[in-house]
Amino acid sequence: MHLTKKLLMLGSGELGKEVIIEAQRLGVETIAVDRYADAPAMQVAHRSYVIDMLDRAAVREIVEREKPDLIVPEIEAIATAELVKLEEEGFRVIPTARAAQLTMDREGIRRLASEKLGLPTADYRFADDFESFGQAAREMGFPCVVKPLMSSSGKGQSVCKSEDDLDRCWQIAMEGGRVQQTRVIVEQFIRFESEITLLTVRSVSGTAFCAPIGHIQQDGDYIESWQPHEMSEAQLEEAKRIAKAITDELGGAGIFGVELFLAKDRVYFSEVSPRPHDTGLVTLVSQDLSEFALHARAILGYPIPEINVVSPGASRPLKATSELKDYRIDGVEDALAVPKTQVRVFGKPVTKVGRRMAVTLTAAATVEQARVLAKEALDKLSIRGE
Ligand SMILES: Nc1ncnc2c1ncn2[C@@H]1O[C@H](COP(=O)(O)OP(=O)(O)OP(=O)(O)O)[C@@H](O)[C@H]1O
Ligand SMILES: NCC(=O)N[C@@H]1O[C@H](COP(=O)([O-])[O-])[C@@H](O)[C@H]1O
Ligand SMILES: [Mg+2]
Repeated sequence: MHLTKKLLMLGSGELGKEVIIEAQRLGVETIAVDRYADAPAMQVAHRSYVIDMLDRAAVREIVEREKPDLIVPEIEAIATAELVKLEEEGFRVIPTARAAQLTMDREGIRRLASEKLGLPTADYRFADDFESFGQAAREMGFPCVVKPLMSSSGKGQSVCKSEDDLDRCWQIAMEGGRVQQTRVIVEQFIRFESEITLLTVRSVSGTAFCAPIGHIQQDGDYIESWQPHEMSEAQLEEAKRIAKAITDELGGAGIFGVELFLAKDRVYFSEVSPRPHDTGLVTLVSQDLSEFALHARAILGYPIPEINVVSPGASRPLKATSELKDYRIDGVEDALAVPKTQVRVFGKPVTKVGRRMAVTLTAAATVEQARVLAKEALDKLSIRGE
């Protein structure tokens, strides 16, 4: 069979793995790239490469060798300046090289959302050294949230509770960033009632929104998500307005995870991923087209006539609590004995503290039921060193 298009994915985690499966289902040749071998998406792609994705020359070399039709970023930490050049030379970057570049660093996307588009966000300051960090924190007031400019899944993030906490938070930020840099963002702490991801897809069929996904985060990383999240019509309209504004500005085709905080009288924009979102793993069981199927369709230029929630659903990630070079996941059989529930094991080669290794997915009659069953299944799973 002659495969129609060639897709090069930069980043090969659990989210990319599902996109590659969906692209292959549509007859696409797939190449997975990441900073380590045997990454989840590499296990299903046609070919793979291990490179330092922050190294411009390394990214260019792979692109020139493979000449893909689509370059699909799967994580933030990529040499996006090189993607900008490659795009200028005629390569297609998803959704656009500018979107990848702006969302890779918190300053780019925050200034765009707040200062250019006027979207409501938490108040914020940037700081380059410990002294200006202290100043910024005092201006934001305590508690405030500190994050490295380039990080994800909560790495390097902390809530700074008081003046005495400044040292600790600065250290966490310096150690947790993806790249060596000292600049941080200090945000006002928002006392939201709930938070959601509004998956927004831009395709030849226009812009479409998935039903809102509610989630709970711990230490900046998600520990539970569900769909649909109950919210007022007015809140949903405001959420869509914000999601439309930011995704229109970023442009291109594909799915975006727009993260929003819901307070009593206000919806705040937090950040946006120009790619599938971890909390959206629930759509593997709750929608007819998962966020991964939607991404694949959108970037390949195929229509998305409609998106349906087929059942309320919930997801629970299994996170490692220690570092293991060789490990196994026990309890899959017991987890699968829980009704209406599925398990996805990602197949990451090693564990690290806090690393997401698998997920339970439940589709049930109500969100409440789905959340209970997904938790029940998660409790059956455990990670054991070999
Ligand atoms: N200003 C804030 N006020 C209150 N809570 C916050 C604030 N900023 C972040 N949080 C909490 O921390 C979580 C993670 O923050 P954020 O999304 O910025 O981190 P991240 O590292 O980009 O995570 P991911 O890559 O998983 O999206 C949020 O979902 C929210 O629960
Ligand atoms: N919040 C972003 C997110 O969930 N990204 C997902 O996690 C992978 C990295 O996991 P790792 O750090 O365990 O290698 C990424 O490749 C992506 O699939
Ligand atoms: Mg986030």
